[in-house]
Amino acid sequence: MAQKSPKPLVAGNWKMNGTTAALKEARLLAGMLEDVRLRCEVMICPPATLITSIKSVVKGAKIKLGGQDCHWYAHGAHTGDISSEMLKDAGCSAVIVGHSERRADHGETDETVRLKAEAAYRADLTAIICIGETLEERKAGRTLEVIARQLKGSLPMNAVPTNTVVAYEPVWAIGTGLTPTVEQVAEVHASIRAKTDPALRILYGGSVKPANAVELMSVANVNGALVGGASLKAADFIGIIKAYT
Ligand SMILES: O=C(CO)COP(=O)(O)O
Repeated sequence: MAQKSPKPLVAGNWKMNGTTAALKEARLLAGMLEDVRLRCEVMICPPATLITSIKSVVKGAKIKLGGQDCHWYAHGAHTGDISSEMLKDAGCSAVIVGHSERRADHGETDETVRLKAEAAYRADLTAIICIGETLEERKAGRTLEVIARQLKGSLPMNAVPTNTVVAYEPVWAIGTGLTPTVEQVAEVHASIRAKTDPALRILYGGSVKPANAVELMSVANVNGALVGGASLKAADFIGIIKAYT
């Protein structure tokens, strides 16, 4: 029997953007979602300072909340860090781990990303695990090798829990307006699918916009999007979500 494909997820990663003024975008999005028949889950991953206020603003709307990072310990002397338990307590159902910006700026390795994913499961959160090659790696023809190495190192060593999402984000496509061709996306997603459970969602991220969402989301084994810049304005984000209506 053919395997049913997992329900898509469109998640907005606000990164380090948004003060209380941005609550109006969450409110607007909640209103817009009332008028669409959704075939995907919708999530906002705001800065931690906004999680609880967005939670109350979108009350009743089908918008999930996610964190952008977590520590692997539950609590302790780790100034500036947030644990998965704290994100859960604030109302999150997921957390992004291993985003390339954190791998580059905070020295995260596959090993620390895996520890963070395990911390997410410990708190009953979905772990959205990011992987992706740099431009140099793509140009050197090493994309699939890099993806395989990151997958092996960043996902849990034994059984991978079903509340795992893999996000393929080519580093060179993030915030640049550049996207891989549909053939390139298909090739990488097929390689990830071959190494993961068919029930796991594999998101594409990197310069997803309303104008390219339908094309990218139609690629085989693409089960949603992780959206940066275009998730900040409800009018843009809904244009991407509507790829699934
Ligand atoms: O990094 C991303 C999402 O995590 C993608 O960012 P952009 O959509 O701004 O390219």
